Amino acid sequence: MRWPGGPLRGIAQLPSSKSESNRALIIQALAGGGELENLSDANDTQLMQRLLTDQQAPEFNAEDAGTVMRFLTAYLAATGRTTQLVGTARMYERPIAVLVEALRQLGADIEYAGQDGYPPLRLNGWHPALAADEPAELTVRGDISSQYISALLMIGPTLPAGLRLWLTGKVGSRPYIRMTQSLMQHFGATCRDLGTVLEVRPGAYQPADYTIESDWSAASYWYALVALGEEGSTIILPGLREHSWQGDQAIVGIMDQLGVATEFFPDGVQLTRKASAAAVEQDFSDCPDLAQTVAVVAAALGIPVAMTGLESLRIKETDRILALQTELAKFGATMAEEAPERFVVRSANFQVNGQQVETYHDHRMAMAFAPLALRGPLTVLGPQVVRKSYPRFWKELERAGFAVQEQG
Ligand SMILES: O=C(O)C1=C[C@@H](OP(=O)(O)O)[C@@H](O)[C@H](O)C1
Ligand SMILES: C=C(OP(=O)(O)O)C(=O)O
Repeated sequence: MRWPGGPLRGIAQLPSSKSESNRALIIQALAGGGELENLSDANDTQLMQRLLTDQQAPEFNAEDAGTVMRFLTAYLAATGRTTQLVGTARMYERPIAVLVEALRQLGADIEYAGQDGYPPLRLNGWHPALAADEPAELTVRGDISSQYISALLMIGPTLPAGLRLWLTGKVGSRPYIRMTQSLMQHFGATCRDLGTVLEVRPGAYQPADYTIESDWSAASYWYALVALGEEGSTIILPGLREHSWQGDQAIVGIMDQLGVATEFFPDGVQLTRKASAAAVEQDFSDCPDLAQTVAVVAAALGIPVAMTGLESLRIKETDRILALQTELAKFGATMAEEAPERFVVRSANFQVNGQQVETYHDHRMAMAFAPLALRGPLTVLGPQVVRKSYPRFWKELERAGFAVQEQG
C-alpha cells in the first residue's frame, strides 16, 4: 500500500454494526418476525443469517465468529436442537465453559466434542429442570467474555419464569451487555440492570423493525487515518449516531486526545485533525476492540499511551497483546507490561519503510496497521481477513486515494 501524499479527504462507507446485527438476528428468530434494515455485510453477520435460515442442519459452523458461536449455542440449546457446533482451529482455543455450565444448569444437554471447556460442542436437546414459578438464578463470571452473558440474556424471555443473572468478577465489555438489553427491550422484552444482578422477565418477544447503526469499531480505523494524516485531513462517516448503543463510540473521546475532532450531524460524523495530548492513559475494559487502533496510532505519533483493561485481548481472534508487541517492534515501538496488566506503548524513532505486517487471522490487526501506509510503503499480509467485519475496507481506502495492490 502507498499514499500519494497530501491531506486525506472524502466520505468513507462503513459497514453496519456486526454486534447489533448479530443480536437483532437472534432476537428476530425468537420473535418470529420484524424487518431488520441495514444488516451488516460482515462475514460474521452473513454467516449468522445463513445459519439461522437452515435450522435443521446437522452441524453449525461458526467459523471464527465469537458472537455466532456463543449466541447460537444458547439459541440452539434453548430451542431444543440436537446438533453440533464447530468452528476454526482458533475457535477451539477460545473458552466457552462459562456459557456451557450456565446452559446446563438451565436444562441443556451439552457435551464437549473436543477439549473440555472449548468448542466444538454437541447439543443433545433441552430437558428443563426449572420450576415454572421462580426465575432461574445463575451466577456467571463476567471477566472472561461478555458474550456469554449476552447469549444467556437473549434466551431469558423464553424461560418459564425468566432469568436472574448474578455477575461475578470484574465485568468486562459492559456496553455490549447494555446493547443486548436495549435491543431486547426494543423487541418487547423486559430486562432490568440491578447492579450485580440482571433480571429478565418471561414473555414472548414482539416482532419489531430496527435499523442497524454503522459500526463504531470500524470507524476507529478512519479516526486513525485522520490522526496520522497531514494537516487539513478530514473524513465524513455516514450512518453513525450521537446516541449510540455501541460502546466503541468511546473512540470519540480517545481520539480527541490523539488529535482528531468529531462533529456530529443528523446522519453521521465529520472527523478533522487537531492538536493532540502529550501522553494518554486509557482503560479498555469497556472497549477492547479499540485497543489495537489506539496502540498503533499512539506509537506512530510518538505519544506514550498507558493501556489497562486488555485482559480479554489474549482470547480473541489471536492473542492481540502478543501480536501487537511483535508487529509494533518492526517499526521501532515497544509495548511493555510496566506493571501487572498495565501496558505502555512507546516509540522513539517510528519508521514506516516497507515492513510486512503479519495479521494472524485477525481482521483488527490488518485494519489497525493499514493507516501506517500514510507514513511510508507497507505490506499487510493476509488482507482478506477484513471480511470478518469490514469486507469493503480495502476498496474504501482506494476510494480515499491509497494505492492498494494485491500481491501473489
Ligand atoms: O458482544 C459482542 O458483540 C462483542 C463483545 C466483545 O467481546 P468480549 O465480551 O468477549 O470482550 C467484543 O470484543 C466483540 O468484538 C463483540
Ligand atoms: C473479538 C471480535 O469478535 P468475536 O469475539 O465476535 O469473534 C472482534 O470483532 O474484534
